[in-house]
Amino acid sequence: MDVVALVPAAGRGERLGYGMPKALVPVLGEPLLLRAVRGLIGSGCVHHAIVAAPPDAVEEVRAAVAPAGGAVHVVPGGSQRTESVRCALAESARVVPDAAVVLVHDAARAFTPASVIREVVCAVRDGADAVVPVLPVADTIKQVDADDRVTVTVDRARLRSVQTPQGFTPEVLHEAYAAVGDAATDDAGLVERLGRTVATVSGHPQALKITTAFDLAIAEAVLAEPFPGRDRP
Ligand SMILES: Nc1ccn([C@@H]2O[C@H](COP(=O)(O)OP(=O)(O)OP(=O)(O)O)[C@@H](O)[C@H]2O)c(=O)n1
Ligand SMILES: C[C@](O)(CO)[C@H](O)COP(=O)(O)O
Repeated sequence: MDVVALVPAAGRGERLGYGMPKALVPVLGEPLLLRAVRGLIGSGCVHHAIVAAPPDAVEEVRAAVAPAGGAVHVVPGGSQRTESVRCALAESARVVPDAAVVLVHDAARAFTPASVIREVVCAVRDGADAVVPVLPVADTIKQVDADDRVTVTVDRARLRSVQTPQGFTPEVLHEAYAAVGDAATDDAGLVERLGRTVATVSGHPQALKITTAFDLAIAEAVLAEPFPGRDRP
């Protein structure tokens, strides 16, 4: 049964500061979005990708992602990530009505190893309603008050940093998006609000979100220079 990936790519990339949608920013000659979609399809377990593009750059995004092949659809996204995912989800119901698994994967996490994508898909196929890849938190975490004074040092043993792709059964993701009130910072958050269980699998440092120019420099270094433990994105 088919796996469809929704790829929110409609962000402006303000923090990256390239003056163009982040999805179109080239990394060693190829746009971030193309790398992200190739990574999904190349994992061998994703059959269709639905990309949410900035509404004023749909044709540019279509051209950028064309080399990835035929199973990729591009729709206009929204002004918030949640809205962009909603647009892609609606298109996926039209294009792949019988999908068995729906992934949501940030275009900005373009270097996610195939092993992470496969693990997320397998976890949903094995019966989970919702799955997120996570990493332990490496820094000490402190909470501050309104004046930025530390109020408490949080026990980090049970904290996890969350990546994408996040995986869902289509029924659960549709239910979560039908119920959504306020926007959420990730899709699993909407499923949590339904009271459903969200499972975790191991994330990977290479699945970092390209947010700033520093992140991009790290990604370029990883692509250029193999290091112990590097996984192919
Ligand atoms: N209206 C939006 C906002 C974000 N995204 C996507 O959601 C992912 C995570 O968002 P983020 O990294 O914060 O991207 P931007 O919104 O582009 O970043 P910034 O806040 O710096 O502009 C990205 O793939 C981005 O394209 C989206 O599809 N639609
Ligand atoms: C979905 C996400 O990448 C999981 O870590 C993250 O929450 C996106 O947040 P952003 O503020 O939209 O970049």
